[in-house]
Amino acid sequence: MGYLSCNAESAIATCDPYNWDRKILRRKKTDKITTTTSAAGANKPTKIREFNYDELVTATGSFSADAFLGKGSHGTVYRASLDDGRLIAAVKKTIQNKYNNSSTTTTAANCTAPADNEIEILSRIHHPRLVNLIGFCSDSNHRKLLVVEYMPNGSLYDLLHSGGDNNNAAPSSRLPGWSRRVRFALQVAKAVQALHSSNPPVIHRDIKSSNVLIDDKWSARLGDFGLALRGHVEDVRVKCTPPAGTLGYLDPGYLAPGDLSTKSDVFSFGILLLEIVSGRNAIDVNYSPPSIVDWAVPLIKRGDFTAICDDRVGCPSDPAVVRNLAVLAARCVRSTAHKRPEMGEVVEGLKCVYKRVQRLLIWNPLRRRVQRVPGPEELEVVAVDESEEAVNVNVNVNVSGGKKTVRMGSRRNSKVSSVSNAEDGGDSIGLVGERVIRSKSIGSFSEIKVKPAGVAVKMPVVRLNKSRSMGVLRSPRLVHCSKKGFVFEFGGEAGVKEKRKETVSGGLLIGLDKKSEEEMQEKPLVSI
Ligand SMILES: Nc1ncnc2c1ncn2[C@@H]1O[C@H](COP(=O)(O)OP(=O)(O)OP(=O)(O)O)[C@@H](O)[C@H]1O
Repeated sequence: MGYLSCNAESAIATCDPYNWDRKILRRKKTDKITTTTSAAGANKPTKIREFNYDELVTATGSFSADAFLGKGSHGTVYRASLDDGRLIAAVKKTIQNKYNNSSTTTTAANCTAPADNEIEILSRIHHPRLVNLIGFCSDSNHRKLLVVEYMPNGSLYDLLHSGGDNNNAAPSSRLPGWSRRVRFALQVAKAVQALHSSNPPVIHRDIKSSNVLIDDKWSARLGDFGLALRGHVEDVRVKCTPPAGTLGYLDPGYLAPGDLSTKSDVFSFGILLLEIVSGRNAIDVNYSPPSIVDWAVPLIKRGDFTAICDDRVGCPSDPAVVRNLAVLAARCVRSTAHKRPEMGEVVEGLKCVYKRVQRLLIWNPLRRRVQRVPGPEELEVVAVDESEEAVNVNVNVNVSGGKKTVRMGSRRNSKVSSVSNAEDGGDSIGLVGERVIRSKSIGSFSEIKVKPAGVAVKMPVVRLNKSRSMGVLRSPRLVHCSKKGFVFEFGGEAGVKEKRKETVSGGLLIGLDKKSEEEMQEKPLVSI
């Protein structure tokens, strides 16, 4: 009944007897392209190509060491240059094992090779948060090769556990910060939600950091559908498939086929979330206890959130970020399946955390440079640049008798710009240092007319050069609307002046012109 395989990561795998439609693999060679209806991808047609083996041999330099990307428990993965270099893909070549005999299925054990299962499932679903199938191929031994989207930035496992004994370990400079960690978590949650909400649902059964790959836009994609099951839990094929997964991520309540539900994926996702927060492995003998659940949940219950933060990056300055992540993770790993949240709820929870963490990205650099500005709780991120670790934004710091223009942006790109200091003749604004780290600028600010100290200071309308990637601070208390756009102001008008007087010397003013405002409103608050 199935098989057990363990690699260094202690993976347990078993076969999938029922989730299988041979039609795709039996197709004649002439039928080169298949169009299927996407389950998760809003009925978007997905073209699945059938490649010639020689084509893949050429594309991978005869599966050369140069093209080698990595090795999993079921096979090796190579980078392939297809269509005269116009398509870069990853080719998964399965290990010759008991599945790779003349029949693709082992009927006695009701087993389907993971590669066949992956083709079967991925040919029916397509989603931007998944590592999607491009095509497949069979070699002369009936061994299946999968051609999937190429993910140039490795796996989440590599990013989180950099410096470890993994050969693919990333240098510590690639260690993701909190914004990126929350964003990865949200993207994976969306992938799982899409699988669970497809009809029939797909249960991945092997959610873990090494199956989360990072694409060229630094977005997380969920891959490896070798163990996935497509069907309703009451379907005989789901009910009769033996449990499978990876130790450390496996739902402890999933002991028999009938125990399987989407909540098993929720459990594995909870483990992944704890791994993202703590930076430690799901099972790690260097910790006591070695199981991440046994280690983290008591700390979370005690409210000791600092203790589970990855100390390589430190805790975010807003304690609610880690608290919310930790509590969400703890709910996902509850031992009783029905008490775990649905993935839709997890997605909503992570969206809120993501907004919080984006506020910090704007607030923290400001706090380092400007004294006496409102705290992050007074700022609301309206839109953010998701492709960068940090929000790119220009901020004018308005002071009595002068102005400072501060460009802020991604820490990651580490480009440095200086703080311009035009007509500086007034009070100190408490800039810390003279260099500000930024990536690309998104806009410039119009001139500020500075009124004498103690008088209301208004924000000028800001015209953004680009409307695509931007971060905007908004405070309900400070917003001022005009026909030209909305304006934020510190200091305020007469009635507010006294109360907010102290902020006049450290005003932070940001606004948008009408066109940018309309564009912003069309965009979701956080779109991932
Ligand atoms: N689409 C891809 N693009 C780029 N690299 C990939 C891709 N798929 C896999 N890899 C690389 O190949 C490695 C092996 O992947 P594979 O999916 O076979 O195994 P795994 O998920 O690491 O382990 P297991 O098989 O135990 O689940 C990955 O860790 C990753 O580094």
